[in-house]
Amino acid sequence: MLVDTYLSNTLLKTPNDLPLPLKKAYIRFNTAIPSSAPVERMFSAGGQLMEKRRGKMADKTFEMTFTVLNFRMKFAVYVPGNLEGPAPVLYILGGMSCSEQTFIQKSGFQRWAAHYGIIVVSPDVCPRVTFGVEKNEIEAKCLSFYVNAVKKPWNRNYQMYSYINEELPSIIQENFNVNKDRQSIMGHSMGGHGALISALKNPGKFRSVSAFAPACNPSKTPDIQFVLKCYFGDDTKTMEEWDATCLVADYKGPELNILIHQGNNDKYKEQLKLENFESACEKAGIPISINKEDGYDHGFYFISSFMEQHFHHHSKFLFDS
Ligand SMILES: N[C@@H](CCC(=O)N[C@@H](CS)C(=O)NCC(=O)O)C(=O)O
Repeated sequence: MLVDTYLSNTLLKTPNDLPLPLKKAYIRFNTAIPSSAPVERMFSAGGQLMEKRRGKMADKTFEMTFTVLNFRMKFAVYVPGNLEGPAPVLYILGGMSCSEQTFIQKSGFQRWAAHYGIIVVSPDVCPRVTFGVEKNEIEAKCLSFYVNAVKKPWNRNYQMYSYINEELPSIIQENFNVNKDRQSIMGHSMGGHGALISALKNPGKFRSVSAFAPACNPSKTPDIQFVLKCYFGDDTKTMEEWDATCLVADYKGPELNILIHQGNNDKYKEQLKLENFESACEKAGIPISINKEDGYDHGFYFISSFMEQHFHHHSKFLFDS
């Protein structure tokens, strides 16, 4: 199936340079996203100024109905200019109260994606369904946690795990010039959890995984348990099948190549439970690079400060032969 609606592009003035199926779906263009300005000079991972020019960049936003979600979803795709042949792809998953635009607008990843030649896909963080439950926190904060819900009413649309790992990649592979054997995943907070469970539940599917301040152990986090109870009922065993720290013990597969950064001033530190994930990995003999950074909080200044390291990490595995 081809993408059916093309929403916006930061640099295009007309839809004429779109492939035909996307041209038909063109709605409007948007020039208001400052982080997407063309970069003509950039710094290499080692800090050296590079003169190499990758051409113009563009973030494009699409919208279409996804079968597994029974819902119309937006997702943004960033394609660096001057790519030679099919490019590796990095999926980036946002946190609570975010959207497909948050990473695109706030993280500054474009510079590094252009530098390395990586296509980036930034999906929305949950289906924007309203069940009409007043003050429902899941809907209000988009608390999908990137799992597949089994309980009603959530199970009809909240199938984010299948969306991220199956249906969205197949749409990306059909519509963009990506190398499907070279994909990695990254996430922030709730999205960090999504990235970790996606890698842990799909051995070998992602060449590397990285996270900024990931939620690591939601089934043991009182503030998150209420969400999991909505999705899975009171069944602890099912909850644990969707919990990154619990999944570590049974992981069998190739190296996961995990990189994590967390700010020491993160106000959600207690809920993120990085230490539980760290000790589970140690117990299971899974190598992991964890970096706790003084003076950083949970926000996008923290993320943009370490984005270079994350792209450097992914590029090592995405371009490995
Ligand atoms: N007050 C908001 C804060 C949510 C929040 O901090 N979200 C993080 C992800 S967990 C984020 O990145 N928000 C977007 C931003 O900071 O620009 C809420 O509780 O919903």
